[in-house]
Amino acid sequence: MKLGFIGCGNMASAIIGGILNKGLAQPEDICASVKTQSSAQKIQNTLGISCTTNNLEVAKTADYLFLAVKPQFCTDVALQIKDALTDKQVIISVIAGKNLEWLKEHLGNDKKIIRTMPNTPALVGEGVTGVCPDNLTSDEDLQNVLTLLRSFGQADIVTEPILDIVGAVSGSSPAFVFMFIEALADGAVAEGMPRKQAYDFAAQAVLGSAKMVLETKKHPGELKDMVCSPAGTTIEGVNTLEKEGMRSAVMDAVRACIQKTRKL
Ligand SMILES: NC(=O)C1=CN([C@@H]2O[C@H](COP(=O)(O)OP(=O)(O)OC[C@H]3O[C@@H](n4cnc5c(N)ncnc54)[C@H](O)[C@@H]3O)[C@@H](O)[C@H]2O)C=CC1
Ligand SMILES: O=C(O)[C@@H]1CCC=N1
Repeated sequence: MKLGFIGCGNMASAIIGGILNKGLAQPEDICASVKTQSSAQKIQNTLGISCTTNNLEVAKTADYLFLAVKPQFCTDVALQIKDALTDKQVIISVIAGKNLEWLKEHLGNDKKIIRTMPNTPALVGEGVTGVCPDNLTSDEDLQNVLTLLRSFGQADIVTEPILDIVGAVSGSSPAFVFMFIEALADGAVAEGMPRKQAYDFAAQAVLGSAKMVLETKKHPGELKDMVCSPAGTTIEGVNTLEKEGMRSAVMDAVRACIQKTRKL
């Protein structure tokens, strides 16, 4: 099984790193193409896969072809590779905002295309990917792609309108979470904690809290209440976050991402 990646930046590198870490494919089974020779060289050195600037070469050889360029470069890339694609290959797009209709129009109506929305925690095997197959993708193709995607985290099938929401709630949200961890640590540093230690404590608290949501299945509000001792310290912080509009800011951020996706 040959895997190809057109575009190998932050997202594709995280996916490839996740797949290699799990041993689901060997470096010699993966090839990628990027814009410049210098980044091709860098990717070869860091991931150990073959990397070129020739999109056509990758498009021709891959059984499973990931499209992982920025949305603004999709049209050019589609024009380059369209005629080299076959109806045997499975094309997996991770590109935000380009729907199946757009992909079919630019790559061919006879092509098997699966739209996905992964996230960068794939790099450490904790990704989550929304998956939306077209009607030409067979069950076997879909299961193979799900196996690949599940090698670096969770993957679930969603409808196409929900996929745009996945892009925000799990695709973009790691950026918000990193900002939150940075801010937690900044607060700790302001009060005298060494910075590295502050990142470790803040990140572990976020990891543990996420695990509690997933494993206890309790409502996040109930878990929050378990931390807030009556007349204690935490409720003072909760009061500050409510006054500063944290929840509303986070909701607005998620909705802003979705609005932008719908414009791409
Ligand atoms: N970064 C993230 O967390 C996520 C990104 N995505 C999607 O992944 C796609 C890529 O995003 P990133 O990896 O963040 O971007 P990036 O800027 O890190 O990587 C883009 C890659 O495309 C290559 N490229 C540019 N023009 C090219 C061309 N004409 N031919 C071949 N390669 C070309 C660049 O060399 C680079 O390797 C986007 O469409 C984005 O919507 C989806 C989910 C999460
Ligand atoms: O910022 C972006 O456009 C991509 C899509 C989801 C996460 N990153």
